[in-house]
Amino acid sequence: MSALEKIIDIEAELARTQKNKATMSHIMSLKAKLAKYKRDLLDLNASAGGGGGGDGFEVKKTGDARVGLVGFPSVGKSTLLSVMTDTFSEVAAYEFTTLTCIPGVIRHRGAKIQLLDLPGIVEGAKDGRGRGRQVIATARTCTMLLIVLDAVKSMNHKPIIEKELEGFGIRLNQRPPAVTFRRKEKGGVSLSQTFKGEPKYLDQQVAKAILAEYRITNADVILHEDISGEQLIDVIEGNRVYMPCVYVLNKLDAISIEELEILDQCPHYCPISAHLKWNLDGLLDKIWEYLNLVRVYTKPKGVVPDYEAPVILSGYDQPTIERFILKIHKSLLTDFKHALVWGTSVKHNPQVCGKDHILHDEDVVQIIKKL
Ligand SMILES: Nc1nc2c(ncn2[C@@H]2O[C@H](COP(=O)(O)OP(=O)(O)OP(=O)(O)O)[C@@H](O)[C@H]2O)c(=O)[nH]1
Ligand SMILES: [K+]
Ligand SMILES: [Mg+2]
Repeated sequence: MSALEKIIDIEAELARTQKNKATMSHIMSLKAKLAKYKRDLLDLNASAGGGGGGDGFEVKKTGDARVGLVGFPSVGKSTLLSVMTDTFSEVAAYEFTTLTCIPGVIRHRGAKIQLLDLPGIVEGAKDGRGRGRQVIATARTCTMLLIVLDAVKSMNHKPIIEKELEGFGIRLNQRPPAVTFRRKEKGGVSLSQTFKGEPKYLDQQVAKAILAEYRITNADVILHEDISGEQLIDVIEGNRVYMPCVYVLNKLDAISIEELEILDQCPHYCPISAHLKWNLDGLLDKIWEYLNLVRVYTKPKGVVPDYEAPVILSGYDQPTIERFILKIHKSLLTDFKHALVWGTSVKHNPQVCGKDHILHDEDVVQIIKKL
């Protein structure tokens, strides 16, 4: 049986297995098997593709963040790139107009955001249909995704796109699970936790069943939050990428107010009309919010800070003074004595801070060097 056939088999078994406490170990070992076969399938296709390593399109990453436009054909991705950046990407009524990756730039609040127009994807994209694999491999390199949906067909397309991205190890609007996973020589599987209350999803038996699929019989699993079995599988598999995502509901002009009200319930979504340029500012605000960028203004001694050219850090991975310094010049770190910080991250203005201090958006920083 091929990996694909095994995947179909397991998915069928999962569909007919009742979900309850007694079957949870079995379900999770099936899910771990599924994850392994999917990994095989992806590696296989990568080598068969000739490009090697499941590579995406070769477009250089520039700017402070990379945002990818992903969606079915003809939902309006290229129209959106053309109205949000100075770059033109061909627009047409037929499907698969865009055949490659086209980068544009959005300048917003001192940040440079790279926006990528991509070819459309369809169901089965990650398994090699069309340019789907290349599109999804490029999506993996993004800081954030905009899943573009045609307002008229959005509800059918949304789960399909999500499944394609999921299957390629992309996790949308989720943070990496807070869990310590350590293999060891002996002592069996031990599951412990650092939070109060009963874990809702994982117990010793389920964790053991998952690890057994990976032939791991000795390991410490320490939960710092209540994670699911699927999340534990993600931790063991590694290579997952976690990114924020906004669902852009395009062609708002083509639906009724009543239809919009229903769609308005969906989380992480932003309705627009790219063609009529409706709510593009709303979308930009949403992108800004989800990117969670931290602007830090540099203040040389005795002069006002340069508010035009902030150093941009990601709010998702500890925007410390050390990260700020590394963005300016690595060598500054050896000469670093302390920093003076003005802004909402400190009580006193200015405050003397060490290199582990976490900065807030729009803080002002002056580096004091050792003599
Ligand atoms: N009514 C309406 N039509 C739109 C809107 N945005 C785009 N379109 C139309 O939708 C069609 C497809 O637009 P494209 O921008 O080429 O779509 P795409 O997603 O880039 O398509 P592919 O590159 O083929 O995947 C074109 O005829 C556009 O004029 C919109 O906001 N409203
Ligand atoms: K098109
Ligand atoms: Mg296009």
